[in-house]
Amino acid sequence: MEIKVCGMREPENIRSLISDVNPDWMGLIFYPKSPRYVSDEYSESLKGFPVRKVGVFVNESVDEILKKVKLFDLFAIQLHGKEPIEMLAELKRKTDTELWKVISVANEINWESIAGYLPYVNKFLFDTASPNHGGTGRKFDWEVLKTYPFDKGFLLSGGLDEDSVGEIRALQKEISQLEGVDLNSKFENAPGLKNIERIVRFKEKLDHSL
Ligand SMILES: O=C(O)c1ccccc1NCC(=O)[C@H](O)[C@H](O)COP(=O)(O)O
Repeated sequence: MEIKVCGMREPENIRSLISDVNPDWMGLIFYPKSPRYVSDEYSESLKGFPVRKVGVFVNESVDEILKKVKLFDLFAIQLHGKEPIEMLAELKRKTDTELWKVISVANEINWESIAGYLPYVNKFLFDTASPNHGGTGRKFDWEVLKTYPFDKGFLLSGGLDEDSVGEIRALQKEISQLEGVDLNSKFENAPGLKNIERIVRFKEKLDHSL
């Protein structure tokens, strides 16, 4: 199972994350209202790390997203707001960078309403709905994923912590499209500063639960 650690920005913290956890992806949040916001001033200090960077955007313009792709050398664009299908089509025409669409879950999911994203996205990511868009530290009811009708892989997100491992593995047994998990606020000492030991423990637990 793949691991994305989101909300990173401090170089020393990133160095420890890579050496101790070696995650599949690291998320940088480009939403100015987030307490984990990564401004352009971080761009120099975030260069050269051997990890795939995912840029998290909320209702941002295509031009601004493409600027960040270049400046931060992003591997994937995670669209975490109400981005319409046409915007993903435009991004797909303009960049080879992977596109991930976040589906914010409140209650039921209308699968038909998200099917239109399929030709454009590399992954979906399911997260807990909130007015702040993400980083809530709260889980949604994973039962709604059990009717997931597509082949496309997805990441599970929203309030995951060490205690979630058993349920994550159980869900993966039922839904093979669940490819990975996205970790954030439950692993923080402060917003934007991760507790690496806690992530190491999560990963060990995940590896031993196979
Ligand atoms: O984390 C934020 O501050 C944030 C704010 C606005 C949009 C997205 C944000 N985070 C993106 C992520 O992918 C988080 O990992 C995801 O929301 C889960 O966070 P958490 O519930 O804290 O585990």
